[in-house]
Amino acid sequence: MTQTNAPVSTHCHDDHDPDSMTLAQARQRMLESVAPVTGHERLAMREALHRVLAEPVQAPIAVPGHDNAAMDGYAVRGPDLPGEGSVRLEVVGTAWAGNPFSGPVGPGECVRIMTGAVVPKDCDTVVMQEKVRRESDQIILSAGPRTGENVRHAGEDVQQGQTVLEAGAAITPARLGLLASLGPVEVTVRRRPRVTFFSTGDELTPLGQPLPPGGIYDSNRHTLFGMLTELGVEVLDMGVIPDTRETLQAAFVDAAACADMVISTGGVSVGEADYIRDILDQVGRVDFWKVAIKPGRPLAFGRVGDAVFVGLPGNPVSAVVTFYQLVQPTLQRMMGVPEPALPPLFPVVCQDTLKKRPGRMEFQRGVLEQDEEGRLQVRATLSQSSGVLSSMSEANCFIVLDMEQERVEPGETVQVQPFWGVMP
Ligand SMILES: Nc1nc2c(c(=O)[nH]1)N[C@H]1C(S)=C(S)[C@@H](COP(=O)(O)OP(=O)(O)OC[C@H]3O[C@@H](n4cnc5c(N)ncnc54)[C@H](O)[C@@H]3O)O[C@H]1N2
Ligand code: MOO
Repeated sequence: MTQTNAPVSTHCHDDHDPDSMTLAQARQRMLESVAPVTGHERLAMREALHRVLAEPVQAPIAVPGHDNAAMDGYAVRGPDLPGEGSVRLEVVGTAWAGNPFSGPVGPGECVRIMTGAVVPKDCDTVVMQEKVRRESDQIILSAGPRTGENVRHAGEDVQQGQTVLEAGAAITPARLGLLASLGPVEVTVRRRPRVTFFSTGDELTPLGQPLPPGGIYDSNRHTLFGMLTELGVEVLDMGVIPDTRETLQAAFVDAAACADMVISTGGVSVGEADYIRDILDQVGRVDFWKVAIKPGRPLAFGRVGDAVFVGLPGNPVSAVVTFYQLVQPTLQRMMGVPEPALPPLFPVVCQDTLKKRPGRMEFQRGVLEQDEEGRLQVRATLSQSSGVLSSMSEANCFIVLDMEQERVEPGETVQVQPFWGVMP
């Protein structure tokens, strides 16, 4: 190799950029700039899945409403349980789930009971049927069972009057069930933020049309549609906007008039950022447009009209990474979640050599899998290019590398964000 005396450009070796914000700073700025959207609606219970409660929910009833049996067996009185040896008890009735036994149960008596049935008022214990011997209308009970066992107490799950869920709670399937266990037909949820989005770029060809020379199909709008829909916001897709000042400016104004957030993809890298910035100076403003992450450094954030504006980078993987790391928590706050959770990070052993330049936090695409002993390990997808969407589709986690990190050797521990902890 020929040696030259030319100065070594640090630009090739590191990615430091004094104009870039760190991911944490950008996230904080974005969260601070938005408020929950105003407006709420009453929805039938199931319609509320993935929505956010607009007000706290108090329990009008206790759950369960009565002490009830946790096992099929016999409801008995504690004092009748034998300390040693065995006793013989008279079966005086049956308690079914939904059909209680309402009579008295005296000393030396018991009631056949099914799981979920109300425990008769004179009894305090349920003995599993496997632990007794039944002889006609009597049971023979040996020492062992303890007073109070196998009884689920009234209010054990939810107490009457208790705040079951706070305003801002996102309704997961379990929360939907929890709300249903209280009996209301409707719940009050916050209006969904309305997000308008469009793509920019003259190379973008709508699906179904033949590709012209140099054309590509517009994938970002579809990825974006999927991510927004999964998050549970209302989407308005404005299509591909031709790359002229007039059309873009009109698109921004139009989008902002009917949306809480406007998302564009493409056209935010160095040369063109000024262009979008120019347009936004007329109709809004850009607060920042560079974040020290890879992929996804060019990300514009600001306002257009009354709407929040996010300009996602055009590279398909960059758009996905910036969406999950920055746009999703911002939208969650607009949806009414007070403190959107940071995606969890887990330490996992890496199988590969990873390389990066210092200066940007990096989100490499990884595949988490178990080795023969069942231990979790991660490998990087073959391509880490921000244009290779198939690597994103193959991956099931992000491998998160620190700003200044440069290398990871096989066997070293890295931090990963599994997608099942990142996506709602
Ligand atoms: N001189 C510099 N050039 C670039 C820089 C830089 O710092 N200096 N940053 C690079 C990085 S990093 C990224 S990311 C991209 C972001 O660019 P833009 O947001 O301006 O996006 P475009 O230039 O419009 O497109 C980039 C790439 O992505 C493809 N693309 C765009 N939109 C879509 C879409 N809807 N569906 C599918 N693919 C799309 C587009 O064809 C380009 O290949 O800038 C780098 N450049
Ligand atoms: O970050 Mo660009 O987002 O490196 O491809």
